[in-house]
Amino acid sequence: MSLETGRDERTGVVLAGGHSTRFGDDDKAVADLAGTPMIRRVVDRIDSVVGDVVVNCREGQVPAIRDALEGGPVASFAVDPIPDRGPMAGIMTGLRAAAGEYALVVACDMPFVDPALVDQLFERAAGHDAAVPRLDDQWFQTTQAVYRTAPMIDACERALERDERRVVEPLLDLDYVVVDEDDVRDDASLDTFENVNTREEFERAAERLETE
Ligand SMILES: Nc1nc2c(ncn2[C@@H]2O[C@H](COP(=O)(O)OP(=O)(O)OP(=O)(O)O)[C@@H](O)[C@H]2O)c(=O)[nH]1
Ligand SMILES: [Mg+2]
Repeated sequence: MSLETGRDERTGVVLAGGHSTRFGDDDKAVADLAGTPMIRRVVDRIDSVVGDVVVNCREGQVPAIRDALEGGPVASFAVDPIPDRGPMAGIMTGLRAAAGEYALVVACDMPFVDPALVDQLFERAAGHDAAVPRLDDQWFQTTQAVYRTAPMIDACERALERDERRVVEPLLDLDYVVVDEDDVRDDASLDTFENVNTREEFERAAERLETE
């Protein structure tokens, strides 16, 4: 790991405050994915490249997520003061609890998140407000990106005041660096961005993990 920003200045914020409606009755964050709760896989994968981990969720999710993480890397909780305001409000809540000057934001449903890419994102963000992957010169991967904590919190507040919910809104207010597909591929396969929404996607991910 290059230490342009030291590990202590790097937080990992894992977003888990959604309702998993496409998944069904259970919370996908804690669903057993090939023997390990999905959120535990995400935390395990990022733990080596961050100094602390914050899980953002709703109050009622805390006990089950705590159980899912037991015995693994230490994580603190940042509970949404107002639930169901979307991922961007969750990012704001999580960043407010972050110790680092910079934070990786990653969704709990990205079990293939690649720590080598995360490392690159932190390096690329240094001296800027964010580093965000963009595939096909089109889609910003805002839920697998690094943000400078303080300016992103402010930008989220401003966006919410404007009634904007999309994560790209605060991003565009910042001095951000784009990490394009070629740069991503230097470190990771595009599986890193795969997110699991339905039971079918979950089963497919489980099959791959079981044969690894
Ligand atoms: N804090 C917070 N996080 C959210 C909210 N909605 C979604 N998220 C998180 O944002 C990430 C991406 O969201 P989705 O893939 O849509 O997950 P989801 O909303 O739980 O699932 P669906 O109900 O099927 O859309 C996931 O990690 C969710 O936990 C929200 O209202 N508040
Ligand atoms: Mg959703």
